[in-house]
Amino acid sequence: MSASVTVRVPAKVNVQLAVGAARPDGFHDLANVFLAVGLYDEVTVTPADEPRVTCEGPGADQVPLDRTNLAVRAAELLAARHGIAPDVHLHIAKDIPVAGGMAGGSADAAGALVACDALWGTGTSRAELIDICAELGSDVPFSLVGGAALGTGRGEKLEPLDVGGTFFWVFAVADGGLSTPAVYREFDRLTPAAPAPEASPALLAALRDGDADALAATVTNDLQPAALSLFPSLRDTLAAGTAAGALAALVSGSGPTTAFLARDQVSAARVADALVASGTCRTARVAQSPAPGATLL
Ligand SMILES: C[C@](O)(CO)[C@H](O)COP(=O)(O)OP(=O)(O)OC[C@H]1O[C@@H](n2ccc(N)nc2=O)[C@H](O)[C@@H]1O
Ligand SMILES: Nc1ncnc2c1ncn2[C@@H]1O[C@H](COP(=O)(O)OP(=O)(O)OP(=O)(O)O)[C@@H](O)[C@H]1O
Repeated sequence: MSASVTVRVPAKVNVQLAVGAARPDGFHDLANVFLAVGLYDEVTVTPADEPRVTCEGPGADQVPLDRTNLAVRAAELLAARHGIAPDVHLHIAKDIPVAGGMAGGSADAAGALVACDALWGTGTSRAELIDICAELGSDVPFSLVGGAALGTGRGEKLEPLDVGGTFFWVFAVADGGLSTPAVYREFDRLTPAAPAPEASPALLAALRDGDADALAATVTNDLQPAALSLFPSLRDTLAAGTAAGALAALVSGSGPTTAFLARDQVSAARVADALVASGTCRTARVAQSPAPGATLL
């Protein structure tokens, strides 16, 4: 057994998030077009006498260090499947904004699964790993596979998508977080009769063509009105990024991180500087997509 294993896992942005009505189980059917972006958490696992988790990086103080941590739950589920004890020290080096709608906790769960499977030599099949991911959360399967994918069901049923070029993004990190269930509840309040969600053919074509202008014209997030209702100052952030020349401005997933599509790297740097100077966000990060899924380092 090697001394430790590290896995790098990307954040995501939802370039289309079409949300249907609440289902009897409380979840919502989605047409969720995920794109992995090059902001990463790293999960390192080391054999230990008992399960333990530590976390460093921006927002680390908001990450639970008990059994509610999604990475710990991932290690426990994998260990239970193989009838072994989950005795590892999990260390999370966070770079994905916490509670920002960029699937940071989901990334850590996918990373912990891949890292523990390698450390323990349990040889879990990819299909079984994806099943475990879906048990942990709707976004977790995509954190494992990365790239771009259409998520249906509650977002866990994935179909890989082709991406024909590099997209340049700026992410404005807000002061504070938003709870994903609260945003879905607000969506229900604002949208009494949501139609069945469908992926947009024009958006899928824009991704396939690597065409930033076409993508900018087709991005949508049905959770955006709910996120803005709960966090009204995000309107100022969106306006600041648009004024600085972003091709598109939208709330990332359930927010409160906002995402700005830029024409190229130079334009992305300019939008990021303008966002910070506007005082409408805590910080701004530049990243490219697509990015690979969970990767052993
Ligand atoms: C907003 C997104 O990040 C977009 O990718 C996801 O839909 C949320 O995915 P997630 O954080 O992995 O969500 P889960 O951990 O599966 O669920 C958390 C809560 O979000 C709500 N939820 C989530 C996914 C979904 N399709 N419908 C929902 O209503 C439910 O209230 C659920 O209890
Ligand atoms: N490993 C983890 N990293 C971050 N948060 C975690 C983790 N495990 C559990 N959590 C809890 O999950 C909450 C949501 O954090 P997370 O960073 O995953 O949000 P998010 O990016 O909005 O998620 P999503 O985009 O999947 O809805 C946090 O407030 C925290 O209490």
